[in-house]
Amino acid sequence: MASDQATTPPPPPPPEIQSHDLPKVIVLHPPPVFNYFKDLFSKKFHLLKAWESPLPRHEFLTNHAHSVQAMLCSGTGPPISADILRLLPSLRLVVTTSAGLNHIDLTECRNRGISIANAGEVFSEDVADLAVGLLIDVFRKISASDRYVRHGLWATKGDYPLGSKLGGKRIGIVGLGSIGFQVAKRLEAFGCNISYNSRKRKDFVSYPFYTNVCELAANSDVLIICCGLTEQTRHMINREVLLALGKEGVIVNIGRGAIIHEKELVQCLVQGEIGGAGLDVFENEPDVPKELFELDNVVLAPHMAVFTTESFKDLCDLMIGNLEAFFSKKPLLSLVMNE
Ligand SMILES: O=CC(=O)O
Repeated sequence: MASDQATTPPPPPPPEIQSHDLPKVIVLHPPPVFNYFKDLFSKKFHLLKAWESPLPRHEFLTNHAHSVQAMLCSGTGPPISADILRLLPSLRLVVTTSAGLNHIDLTECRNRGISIANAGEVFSEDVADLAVGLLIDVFRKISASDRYVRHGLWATKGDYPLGSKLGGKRIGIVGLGSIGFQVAKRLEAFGCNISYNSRKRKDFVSYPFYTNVCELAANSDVLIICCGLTEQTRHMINREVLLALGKEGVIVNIGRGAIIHEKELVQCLVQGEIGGAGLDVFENEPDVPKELFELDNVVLAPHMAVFTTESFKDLCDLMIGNLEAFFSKKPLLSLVMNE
């Protein structure tokens, strides 16, 4: 027995999978999800990381022009412009870790037959939670009163000024997609009255529908911006809409900064023409207009509505699932556009 064991050679170790044997995915800029789960991606895909290459971006792209079929991007990296897409003639799929698509040249993708997969509804509940959180913060002055306590003003100046009640407020939701619907559900539970504006009336809700955003504002105490940024929605919330919302009106934006005309919003807030704002997104992130720092009726967040551990893990599974489906010629899990 003993001698048999000595002469039987051990089984060969399983062949190491080299990263260059894995399907290639080009990434121009690290998406936020890489800060937590990059290894999960690099175990499955050969990531071509433009930001780690000493080559200028166009040269890096040109070097991989004919071998790369899939790209991973996010809303925080460089725009996926027609110029970038043209440097990658073999590209067939763009997967974005965002729900929004405003950083991708959709026309070029459509013309080239490049499919797009996004974060789908992975983040909707978290984004809706933050929208409600920002609104409660503006009404009940949570952040401002936190500063009051920390600066020792409670002891010297006494009770904090009154806030506003959330229940009973008329909420105008701009964009009743999956995020807008989650916001509506939450605020209904707080006893608010919901109305909305959207590209189309939604049959699955009985909330009053306004085709005109200005009319919605005029009939609301609060506007919550939940739509995507497109050429139609850029600067849709301008001075006219804000004045219709009125002196006590509050605006919350968890969509994209440029849906609001930011200069006009700042002016209305500084001049007391609207009542307050809760903002997670800005026109030129990470720049935030300095005038807002002085205002206690404004609550600011650094575009973090989607930042929860739970959603990032779900996002990671969805992104990997989309890439695996693509490479094994199966239907994408969160396809947003094809042809
Ligand atoms: O802003 C975040 C997203 O679009 O997912």
